[in-house]
Amino acid sequence: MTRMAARKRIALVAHDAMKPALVAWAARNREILAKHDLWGTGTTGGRVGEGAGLAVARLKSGPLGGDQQLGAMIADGKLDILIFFTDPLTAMPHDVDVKALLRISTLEQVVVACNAATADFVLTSGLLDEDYGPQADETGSAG
Ligand SMILES: O=C(CO)COP(=O)(O)O
Repeated sequence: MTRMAARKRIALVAHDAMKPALVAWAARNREILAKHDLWGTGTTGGRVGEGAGLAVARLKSGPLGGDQQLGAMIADGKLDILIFFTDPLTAMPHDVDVKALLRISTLEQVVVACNAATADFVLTSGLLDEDYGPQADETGSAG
Protein backbone atom coordinates (compact mmCIF):
# COMPACT_ATOMS: atom_id res chain seq x y z
CA MET A 1 0.00 0.00 0.00
CA THR A 2 1.56 3.29 -1.10
CA ARG A 3 1.12 6.44 0.93
CA MET A 4 -0.90 9.20 -0.66
CA ALA A 5 0.69 12.25 -2.23
CA ALA A 6 -0.24 15.78 -1.14
CA ARG A 7 -2.43 16.41 -4.18
CA LYS A 8 -5.38 14.05 -3.80
CA ARG A 9 -7.59 12.43 -6.38
CA ILE A 10 -11.12 12.95 -5.12
CA ALA A 11 -14.39 11.60 -6.53
CA LEU A 12 -17.63 13.50 -5.91
CA VAL A 13 -20.88 11.55 -6.28
CA ALA A 14 -24.42 12.08 -5.05
CA HIS A 15 -27.74 10.38 -5.55
CA ASP A 16 -30.43 12.68 -6.95
CA ALA A 17 -32.03 13.68 -3.64
CA MET A 18 -28.60 14.47 -2.21
CA LYS A 19 -27.20 16.48 -5.12
CA PRO A 20 -28.19 19.89 -3.68
CA ALA A 21 -26.43 18.97 -0.42
CA LEU A 22 -23.27 17.92 -2.24
CA VAL A 23 -23.24 21.05 -4.40
CA ALA A 24 -23.65 23.20 -1.26
CA TRP A 25 -20.90 21.27 0.51
CA ALA A 26 -18.54 21.58 -2.47
CA ALA A 27 -19.27 25.31 -2.81
CA ARG A 28 -18.54 25.84 0.88
CA ASN A 29 -15.24 23.97 0.49
CA ARG A 30 -14.40 25.25 -2.98
CA GLU A 31 -11.06 26.75 -2.02
CA ILE A 32 -9.76 23.47 -0.58
CA LEU A 33 -11.22 21.22 -3.28
CA ALA A 34 -9.79 23.39 -6.09
CA LYS A 35 -6.28 22.32 -5.05
CA HIS A 36 -7.00 18.67 -5.86
CA ASP A 37 -7.95 16.54 -8.87
CA LEU A 38 -11.70 16.09 -8.94
CA TRP A 39 -13.72 13.37 -10.62
CA GLY A 40 -17.45 12.83 -10.65
CA THR A 41 -20.17 10.66 -12.08
CA GLY A 42 -21.86 12.36 -15.04
CA THR A 43 -24.76 14.26 -13.54
CA THR A 44 -23.11 15.00 -10.20
CA GLY A 45 -19.95 16.21 -11.91
CA GLY A 46 -21.94 18.62 -14.05
CA ARG A 47 -23.94 19.96 -11.11
CA VAL A 48 -20.86 20.45 -8.92
CA GLY A 49 -18.95 22.04 -11.80
CA GLU A 50 -21.69 24.60 -12.42
CA GLY A 51 -22.92 25.09 -8.86
CA ALA A 52 -19.58 25.25 -7.07
CA GLY A 53 -17.37 26.58 -9.85
CA LEU A 54 -14.99 23.63 -9.73
CA ALA A 55 -13.30 21.72 -12.55
CA VAL A 56 -14.63 18.17 -12.33
CA ALA A 57 -13.69 15.44 -14.80
CA ARG A 58 -16.95 13.70 -15.63
CA LEU A 59 -17.41 9.97 -16.06
CA LYS A 60 -20.62 8.28 -17.23
CA SER A 61 -23.76 8.77 -15.20
CA GLY A 62 -23.79 6.50 -12.15
CA PRO A 63 -26.62 4.17 -13.22
CA LEU A 64 -25.08 3.94 -16.71
CA GLY A 65 -21.67 2.73 -15.59
CA GLY A 66 -20.18 5.73 -13.79
CA ASP A 67 -20.05 3.96 -10.44
CA GLN A 68 -18.29 1.05 -12.11
CA GLN A 69 -15.81 3.40 -13.78
CA LEU A 70 -14.97 4.83 -10.35
CA GLY A 71 -14.60 1.28 -9.04
CA ALA A 72 -12.16 0.51 -11.84
CA MET A 73 -10.15 3.65 -11.01
CA ILE A 74 -9.98 2.51 -7.39
CA ALA A 75 -8.91 -1.01 -8.39
CA ASP A 76 -6.12 0.61 -10.43
CA GLY A 77 -5.01 2.76 -7.47
CA LYS A 78 -6.12 5.99 -9.16
CA LEU A 79 -8.43 7.45 -6.49
CA ASP A 80 -7.69 8.50 -2.91
CA ILE A 81 -10.97 9.83 -1.56
CA LEU A 82 -14.62 9.11 -2.37
CA ILE A 83 -17.18 11.70 -1.30
CA PHE A 84 -20.44 9.89 -2.03
CA PHE A 85 -23.63 11.41 -0.65
CA THR A 86 -25.85 8.35 -0.76
CA ASP A 87 -29.64 8.53 -0.44
CA PRO A 88 -30.61 6.34 2.53
CA LEU A 89 -34.35 6.57 1.79
CA THR A 90 -34.66 5.57 -1.86
CA ALA A 91 -34.17 2.22 -3.59
CA MET A 92 -31.73 2.44 -6.50
CA PRO A 93 -31.98 0.39 -9.70
CA HIS A 94 -28.18 0.24 -9.73
CA ASP A 95 -27.85 -0.76 -6.07
CA VAL A 96 -25.40 -3.51 -7.03
CA ASP A 97 -23.10 -0.89 -8.59
CA VAL A 98 -23.31 1.28 -5.46
CA LYS A 99 -22.45 -1.70 -3.27
CA ALA A 100 -19.58 -2.69 -5.55
CA LEU A 101 -18.16 0.84 -5.41
CA LEU A 102 -18.32 0.95 -1.63
CA ARG A 103 -16.88 -2.54 -1.39
CA ILE A 104 -13.83 -1.87 -3.57
CA SER A 105 -13.30 1.41 -1.69
CA THR A 106 -13.20 -0.51 1.58
CA LEU A 107 -10.84 -3.10 0.14
CA GLU A 108 -8.45 -0.53 -1.29
CA GLN A 109 -8.31 1.73 1.79
CA VAL A 110 -10.00 4.60 -0.01
CA VAL A 111 -11.26 7.27 2.38
CA VAL A 112 -15.06 7.33 2.02
CA ALA A 113 -17.55 9.92 3.24
CA CYS A 114 -21.26 9.30 2.68
CA ASN A 115 -22.60 12.46 4.30
CA ALA A 116 -21.63 16.07 4.91
CA ALA A 117 -20.62 15.47 8.53
CA THR A 118 -18.03 12.87 7.54
CA ALA A 119 -16.94 14.82 4.47
CA ASP A 120 -16.24 17.82 6.72
CA PHE A 121 -14.26 15.56 9.02
CA VAL A 122 -12.16 14.32 6.07
CA LEU A 123 -11.40 17.84 4.87
CA THR A 124 -10.41 19.08 8.33
CA SER A 125 -8.48 15.95 9.30
CA GLY A 126 -5.15 17.04 7.86
CA LEU A 127 -5.39 14.24 5.32
CA LEU A 128 -5.40 16.66 2.43
CA ASP A 129 -2.34 18.52 3.65
CA GLU A 130 -0.03 15.75 4.69
CA ASP A 131 1.56 12.61 3.38
CA TYR A 132 -0.92 10.26 4.94
CA GLY A 133 -1.86 6.65 4.48
CA PRO A 134 -2.36 3.37 6.33
CA GLN A 135 0.65 1.22 7.02
CA ALA A 136 0.88 -2.21 5.42
CA ASP A 137 -0.01 -4.00 8.67
CA GLU A 138 -3.17 -1.91 9.07
CA THR A 139 -4.78 -2.83 5.76
CA GLY A 140 -5.86 -6.38 6.58
CA SER A 141 -4.29 -7.71 3.40
CA ALA A 142 -2.71 -11.15 3.66
CA GLY A 143 0.50 -10.21 1.89
O1 LIG B 1 -26.15 7.33 -9.30
C1 LIG B 1 -25.14 7.82 -8.90
C2 LIG B 1 -24.29 7.13 -7.94
O2 LIG B 1 -24.74 5.83 -7.62
C3 LIG B 1 -24.72 9.16 -9.36
O3 LIG B 1 -24.82 9.27 -10.74
P1 LIG B 1 -25.06 10.69 -11.41
O4 LIG B 1 -24.05 11.63 -10.85
O5 LIG B 1 -24.86 10.49 -12.89
O6 LIG B 1 -26.47 11.08 -11.06
